[in-house]
Amino acid sequence: MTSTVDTLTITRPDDWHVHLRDGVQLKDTVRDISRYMGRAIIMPNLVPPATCTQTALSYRERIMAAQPQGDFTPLMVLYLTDNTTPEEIKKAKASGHIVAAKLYPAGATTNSDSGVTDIENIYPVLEAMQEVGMLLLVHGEVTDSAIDIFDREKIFIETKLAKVVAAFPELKIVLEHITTKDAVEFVEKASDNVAATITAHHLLYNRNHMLAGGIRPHYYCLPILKRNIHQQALIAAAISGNKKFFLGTDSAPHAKDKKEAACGCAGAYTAHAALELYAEAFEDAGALDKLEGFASHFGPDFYGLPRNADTVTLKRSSWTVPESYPLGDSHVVPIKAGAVISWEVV
Ligand SMILES: NC(=O)N[C@@H](CC(=O)O)C(=O)O
Ligand SMILES: [Zn+2]
Ligand SMILES: [Zn+2]
Repeated sequence: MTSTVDTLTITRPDDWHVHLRDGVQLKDTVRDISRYMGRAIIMPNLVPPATCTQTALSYRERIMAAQPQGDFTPLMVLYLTDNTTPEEIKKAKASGHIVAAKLYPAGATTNSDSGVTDIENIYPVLEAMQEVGMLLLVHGEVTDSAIDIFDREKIFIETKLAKVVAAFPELKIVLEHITTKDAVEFVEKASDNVAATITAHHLLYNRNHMLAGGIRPHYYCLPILKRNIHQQALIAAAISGNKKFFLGTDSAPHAKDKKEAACGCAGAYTAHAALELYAEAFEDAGALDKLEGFASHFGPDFYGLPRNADTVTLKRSSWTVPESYPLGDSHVVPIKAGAVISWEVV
């Protein structure tokens, strides 16, 4: 007989990678993320992107105004371009609300057209970040159209990231939403200044879920779901208790018609049930006891922030995920739409 746990109380979690979008969508995304997450790292890939201190701070004000309760803390991120200056980094850091800057290789993902064309262009900026203690967050994929989409993360690590890590040993770097065994191994071997976030959907799914028996656009995100051996490596990393791996949902809503299209957008929505989805993944791996470190301790520890002081409780309880949720003037189809989830945050 195996004993099953029916309630689990953990330190309040944070989400170290989320997309809240802007405008009419903000009330919906902020309501979902602030239900039980204490803080979240807010991705800056808006249209136009949040490339300077002023735009990041006014975005923060809109998020603060959109939250129903007022106890959620958005941690802001500057979007790096070829034109970002070291002065802007210092200004952002001094604002007290911007904790990191995000490297999107130009063209790698949703709204990354203004991203960095060659990382060496921004070495003076990385130098300034290392100096003032601002974290570098990385979308780790090469953009060369000749490189197979399933290899883009691995090749980015080998040809780009390894050089940055070597050139800036004191810079804290988070390789975001990792999807491969190669990324897990790179992060494990790197210094303590290198960490990674892992999404719930990359723990729960592999490319068969997206492509076998019909193409399912709501599983399409970047970096793309990989084969099963990579999913297994991500699960092993997440439940290992290694403090370099922590929670980042990469919840990234797109309206239903933008996903169910001839050329559908990349991004999966998980903020409706973020912790519940991770709980399912950890339970499937027989490691519910490892959820708290991953969801609530290792992220703030890496960012040099205090852990949340209060707790949340997950209860075993089956509920059916709605087919869609409102998203501004449209709708988003969430992960597990119409399916049953067996945990609920009370
Ligand atoms: N993950 C995604 O597939 N999409 C994200 C961008 C990103 O995080 O790469 C989005 O903003 O939609
Ligand atoms: Zn990304
Ligand atoms: Zn993202």
